[in-house]
Amino acid sequence: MTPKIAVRGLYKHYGRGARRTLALQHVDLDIAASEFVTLVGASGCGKSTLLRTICGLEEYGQGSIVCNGRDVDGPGADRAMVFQSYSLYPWLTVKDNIRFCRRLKHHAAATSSDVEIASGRADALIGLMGLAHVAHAYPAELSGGMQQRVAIARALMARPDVLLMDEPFGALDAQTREVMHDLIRHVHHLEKTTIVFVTHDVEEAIYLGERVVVMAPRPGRIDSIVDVPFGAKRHQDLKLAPEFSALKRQILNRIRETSGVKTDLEQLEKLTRTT
Ligand SMILES: Nc1ncnc2c1ncn2[C@@H]1O[C@H](COP(=O)(O)OP(=O)(O)OP(=O)(O)O)[C@@H](O)[C@H]1O
Repeated sequence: MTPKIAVRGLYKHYGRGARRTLALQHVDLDIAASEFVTLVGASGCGKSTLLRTICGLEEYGQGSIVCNGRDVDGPGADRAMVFQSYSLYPWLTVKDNIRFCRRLKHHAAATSSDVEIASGRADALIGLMGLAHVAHAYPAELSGGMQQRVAIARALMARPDVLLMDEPFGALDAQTREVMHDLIRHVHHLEKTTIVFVTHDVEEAIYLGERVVVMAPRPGRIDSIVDVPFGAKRHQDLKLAPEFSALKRQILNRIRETSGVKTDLEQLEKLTRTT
């Protein structure tokens, strides 16, 4: 089957001369339609660079990225990105952030039926994301978790084929993250969007992903790809299962082996202590 996203022999450099950094070295990755793939790895291994390059926000050197059968040579409506910072328009309500932000520049040309369809889709997403009670509130009136729900709803507004998420829950507290994990899995189940999700948190990567792509640093590359054997229906209790802990330890060990930097180890040890 043709993959939704095909990355082949991808190289990405930053800077020039002595400051030149090889951020991605020969990355090959196929992602199927409707798949949920997570990227983990030590700091600086190129997770965000790979995501941004698939989004079309970064130019690359050698290699190719094909999404929906078309070469990626810039951002496109088929790919939406969600960042850790919510970047909502503070002067628009929740509903208007979701309904208008994506295509503000086209508003003058929008017909009343376009506006009606957009409004219906926005209402559906507001319901799906549990935002009905704050639909007319402004971003500053919402918690971080709520703001990120708005950002995700906004990204889904134009029915992108691919949702690229760069540590979207990194700024949220542990409890809110758990709620968001179940929410994003539910959204994925209903919308069938292909999701590529970057995280530092191995537990998050396993709980969310159907496959976990483990990356290694200096130079950034894919070390291994792990199939997550826990099926589509997941519950928070899964995190307490011995099989879950074993998989987490296996991935953490792999990251530890490929990182070789003390600060990374300290961070990994912190994560390991929670198993
Ligand atoms: N704009 C940039 N200019 C120069 N170098 C960059 C730039 N962005 C990233 N890099 C370098 O590219 C490499 C990969 O960075 P990237 O941010 O993709 O890694 P990451 O795995 O997402 O890291 P982290 O987990 O710390 O966010 C690193 O060596 C980083 O210093």
